[in-house]
Amino acid sequence: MIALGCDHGGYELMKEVIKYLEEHGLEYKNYGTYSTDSCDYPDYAKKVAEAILSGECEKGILICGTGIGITIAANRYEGIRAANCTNSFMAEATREHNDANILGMGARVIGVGTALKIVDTFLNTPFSDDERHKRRIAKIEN
Ligand SMILES: O=C[C@H](O)[C@H](O)[C@H](O)COP(=O)(O)O
Repeated sequence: MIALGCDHGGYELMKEVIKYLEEHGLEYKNYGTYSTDSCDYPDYAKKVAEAILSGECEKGILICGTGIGITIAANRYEGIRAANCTNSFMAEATREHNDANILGMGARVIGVGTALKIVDTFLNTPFSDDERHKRRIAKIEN
């Protein structure tokens, strides 16, 4: 189950992400926002972070204008590793090395095609499980 959250800046791109998830038969829970009316990205970062930490969802996708604010906000929650990605290499590396559980993207930074490639990579790349990465993540968590 994938938790989705965005602010007004990310709303249009999130609609494309939802289309992608539905076309690929992937389950999601959409925590909003549900329009382009101005809102505050920390509210949606909180909902998605809590959905993951409660075990309700396994991964999350957060979108705002830059991907920065909503990722900063999500990373304030212990156990969340949110990564703002602008290309597929970053998405692959953050899954393999950081075991990121939230993908952040900026709708004012990347186009739809790039965003969907990033989503695809993020969702399909496993954590490498290598000892060095586990050790580093443990240091973050501690
Ligand atoms: O990091 C913050 C995000 O990019 C927000 O989407 C952005 O700050 C919203 O800006 P505005 O309220 O001017 O649309």
